[in-house]
Amino acid sequence: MSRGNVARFWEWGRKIICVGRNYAEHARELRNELPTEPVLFLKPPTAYVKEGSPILVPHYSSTLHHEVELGVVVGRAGREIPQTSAMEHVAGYALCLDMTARDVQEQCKAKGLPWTLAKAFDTSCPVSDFIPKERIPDPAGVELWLRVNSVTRQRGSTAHMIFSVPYLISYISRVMALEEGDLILTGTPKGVGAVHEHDELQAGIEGVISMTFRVSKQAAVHN
Ligand SMILES: O=C(O)/C=C/C(=O)CC(=O)C(=O)O
Ligand SMILES: [Mg+2]
Repeated sequence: MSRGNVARFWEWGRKIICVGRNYAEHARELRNELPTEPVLFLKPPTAYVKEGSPILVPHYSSTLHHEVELGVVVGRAGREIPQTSAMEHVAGYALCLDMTARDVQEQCKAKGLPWTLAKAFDTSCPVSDFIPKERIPDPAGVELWLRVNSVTRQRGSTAHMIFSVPYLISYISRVMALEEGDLILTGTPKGVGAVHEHDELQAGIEGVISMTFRVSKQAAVHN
């Protein structure tokens, strides 16, 4: 069966590969050391949510944080991709949120456990429409912003990424094969913080795209 156009990448069921601690000021605000190589984790495709549907606070978390990020949509599969040809594998971009159950993440970190519960729950990856590659000539020259209830919380330039988009594509493709329709979240600038039920989140890439989401609570889960 044809998967259709990669511009609807969120319908493809492909990997969401996330990079953490890729901005020095964000690493510092969470009292983390600067990474010497990219910190990677995954979200499942069930994490996707589009405008018009709510972001859900997981029933097991009381501190859901926003993280605005530039997403890179993979347009050509590859393994062991050199940095010099990495951009040939990019179809385009998306504005993304890496919603994070921060309280659960802190517990996982304290116990030395993976971050799956904190990062991979349903609706943990709100995404914008696809942004064709030509609309962002330089992924290191993008201004990201996020407002909660009209108050600016995050504003930062991708110029401050520790590891560039070509470096990340090359690095990730030496760990796992990249496939058409995969999405790479490139990390968040400083200013992450909590959101609550009924809050309105607006996020944007300056001059390119913006999106709006509401926050709801996940229904209680009974055994
Ligand atoms: O190590 C921590 O305390 C938190 C790390 C993150 O949540 C990493 C990211 O997702 C990010 O920097 O964007
Ligand atoms: Mg993140």
